[in-house]
Amino acid sequence: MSSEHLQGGRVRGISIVKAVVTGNTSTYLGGKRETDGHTHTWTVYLKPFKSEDMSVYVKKVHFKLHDSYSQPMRIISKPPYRVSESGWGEFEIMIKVFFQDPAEKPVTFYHLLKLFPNETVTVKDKTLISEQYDEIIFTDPT
Ligand SMILES: O=C(Nc1ccc(C(=O)N2CC(c3nccs3)C2)s1)[C@@H]1CCCN1
Repeated sequence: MSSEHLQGGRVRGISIVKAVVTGNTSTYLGGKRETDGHTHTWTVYLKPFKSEDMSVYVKKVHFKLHDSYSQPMRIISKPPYRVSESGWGEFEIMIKVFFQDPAEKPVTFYHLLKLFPNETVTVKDKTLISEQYDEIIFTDPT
């Protein structure tokens, strides 16, 4: 069946689904750090569900941390799309994905930073892992 070409060079009836994972790891420092009272180091990330070079379709990723962090808007323009920090608590991190194709609007995910074990996280070799499966769907792509 032939596909229909739309305004702006888009192709109707075609969808491209990119499976991704948003998540964080965290490691307990063993107590409160003397200098700043931080208790954990952590890394928040966006990664492909299956190994691929996301930069083929991702231009950059914005990670918006809590405003108490210096320069809370962290911009990562090449893989791996991750931000490593330290702290003492859990808060929501906005993850905004910008695409190479200027016709594609950015997509925003929200990740609740997890530092403390609960029934939704995995712990491996003293490292907590909290991940969420997501999909980026390109409808009628160019
Ligand atoms: O914890 C929470 N919010 C947090 C916001 C920021 C946190 C953190 O860890 N920070 C390290 C510290 C820094 N100050 C300067 C540079 S870094 C700021 S924790 C909420 C409150 C109740 C439940 N969750």
